[in-house]
Amino acid sequence: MAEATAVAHAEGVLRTVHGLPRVGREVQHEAPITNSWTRCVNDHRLDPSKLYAPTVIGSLDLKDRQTQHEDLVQIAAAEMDSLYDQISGSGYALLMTDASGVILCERVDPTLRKMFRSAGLLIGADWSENREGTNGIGTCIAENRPVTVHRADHFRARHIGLSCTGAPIRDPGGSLVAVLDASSVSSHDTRASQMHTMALVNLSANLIEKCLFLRRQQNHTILRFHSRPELVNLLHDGALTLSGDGTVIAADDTAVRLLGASNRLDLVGRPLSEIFDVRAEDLMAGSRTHQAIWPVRDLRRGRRYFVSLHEPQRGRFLDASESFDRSFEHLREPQRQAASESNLVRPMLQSVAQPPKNALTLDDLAGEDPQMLRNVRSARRIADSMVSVLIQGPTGSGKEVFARALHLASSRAPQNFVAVNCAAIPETLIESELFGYKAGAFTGARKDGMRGKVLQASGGTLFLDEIGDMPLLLQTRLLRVLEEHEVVPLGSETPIKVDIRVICASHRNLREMIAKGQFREDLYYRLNGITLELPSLAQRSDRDRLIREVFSIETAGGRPAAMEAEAFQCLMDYNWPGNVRELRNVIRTALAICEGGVITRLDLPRELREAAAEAEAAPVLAVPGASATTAAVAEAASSNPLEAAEKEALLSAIDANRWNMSLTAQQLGMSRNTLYRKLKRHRIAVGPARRDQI
Ligand SMILES: Nc1ncnc2c1ncn2[C@@H]1O[C@H](COP(=O)(O)OP(=O)(O)OP(=O)(O)O)[C@@H](O)[C@H]1O
Repeated sequence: MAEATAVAHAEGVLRTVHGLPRVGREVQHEAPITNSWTRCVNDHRLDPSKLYAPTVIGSLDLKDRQTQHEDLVQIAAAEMDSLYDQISGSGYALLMTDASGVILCERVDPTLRKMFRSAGLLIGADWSENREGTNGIGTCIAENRPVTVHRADHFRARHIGLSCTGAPIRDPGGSLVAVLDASSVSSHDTRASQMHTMALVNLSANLIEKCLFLRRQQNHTILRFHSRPELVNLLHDGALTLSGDGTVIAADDTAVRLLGASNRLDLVGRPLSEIFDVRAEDLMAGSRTHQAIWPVRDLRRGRRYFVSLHEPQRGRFLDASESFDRSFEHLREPQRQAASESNLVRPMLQSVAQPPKNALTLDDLAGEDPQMLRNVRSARRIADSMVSVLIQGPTGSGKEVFARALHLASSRAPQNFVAVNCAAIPETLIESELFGYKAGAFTGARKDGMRGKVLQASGGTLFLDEIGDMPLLLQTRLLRVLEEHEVVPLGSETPIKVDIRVICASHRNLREMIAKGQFREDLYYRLNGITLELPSLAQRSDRDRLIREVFSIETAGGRPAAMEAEAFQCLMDYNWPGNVRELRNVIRTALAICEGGVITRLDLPRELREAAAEAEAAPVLAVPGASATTAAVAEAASSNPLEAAEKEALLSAIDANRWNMSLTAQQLGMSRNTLYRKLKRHRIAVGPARRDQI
């Protein structure tokens, strides 16, 4: 670096710290940076122009620190590898430090290692703010939050070629224990372009933090929750640790955020029954019989969540005499979870949604509900046009499934169906995910650039789920793409022609959002050429049929299974806040825990059992191969003879038609609804025994 540049930088730093006016084209730095400069001068007594050598701790001290953080280093390894894979080739190194800023482990391109070493970024180096001045690691620790320190933001003139982004990793008590940092020694991007790096580093730090929480709390009962049942037990759920009497003893950051608490102390020390409308002992008793996901409400805001309870894993603890290899075994569970869940998260950000093998068609979805029949008719009419479609409906009601079926019904079916969940991608990543970027567009970018979802969907269909969560600025960009049929990737000036059919979905009221200035009116009109309203599961008049269909899907290819009438009634009576998604989860869990392939009422979550508590309980099993007639005629004998005769007629017709309810209804000259009413009155099981019997 030229000496003149170093001197000018140091003078600029000192002028800012002492409140003197800026000179020439000197840049105004943001508050976290100038606050840090002030600390460096006033508290740490550092001189920005002085050329200190990097401070590297001794090897024994380093070994001690690495041993002290052994679990953290092992847990972080999988996530660091995964993040490094994404950013490799972009000139970045990944570093993890302890809470005092000493680098414990790294992922560096071997060809760049020398450059990083000479910049002082090596294992054992101390990057605390009081040693190295303002930097991505030390300032992240001092501010206790994620920071980017880009080039001339650094305090020392020696570091102004660096660009560093650090994010804190906290222990279950909320104390900062480590910093994950991505640093480049030769970044020529703008500071704004570091937002992408920040989003990636933050995401990885959060994943490591969750694994650390689960690992360090595994000898306690852990409650995991999320508003979407399919996200419970994944790394993005909230976690609370409970003592034996149901008091919260630890909470992770996600739990604090999801529950709208001000901080961890807002939750810690409170009985669970003050947070959710459920008592810990009821959950504990339930989870002992089977592992399930329970619907609850939080008491403060009345929001719906799904929770699962995990008992302490005492048996998995090791004593000190066991070897290192065994102790690695001991960490395997969170590690495996980290790896598999990273893989769950990342494809959501990266991959084109491939058509699933047994994707449902519009015919499959039509069912017998008048609203669904109308939706399917409209969808068929516009399948091959360019009319944009807005699908509204409550969460889990099948919006994405419907969008995919619409794509399959169109001439675009052989091309890609690309799904983007705008609510699941950090705001800062949506832009690059959608519009792509040119090679080297910004730091952390893949070296060969990225095509972006819009381009991936060209020729096919782009499904934008939760469109209401798209930031206003990007709504403007999306509108431009739709109007001009071309996209300009980040970092590029050349527009690329695209041919996309857009289907959007939202469970939010977009009209209300427009009124509040949260959604662009012009985009709304561009997107809702036609609006299809999907009914909630509770509203569907063909709920019984849908339940059987989901049951068939879940048992397809597996061993024969059946469901008691009483259990089926519970499914019919419940109000299904999570809609078809919740139904699938309940049936899947019940199939996994039921005995002998028959789902009973006891295999269902408490809330469902309660919904049907008043229904009479006299199960008749629909066991494959067993004759329905023999199963229930004896029972009918004690009742009124006319009733008994009707029941017998029904049962023999069902047997004759091999449990095909449509054929049975046809043969008896009644509608399916009447048939089901009669079956219910006679307490005859209607659960499908085998796929071919429905
Ligand atoms: N008609 C159906 N038959 C069988 N399974 C279905 C049906 N509709 C939806 N599902 C299943 O329910 C789950 C939720 O569906 P989907 O993701 O389409 O809902 P969504 O309304 O888009 O949800 P969200 O609002 O949360 O994005 C998926 O597992 C899907 O396979």
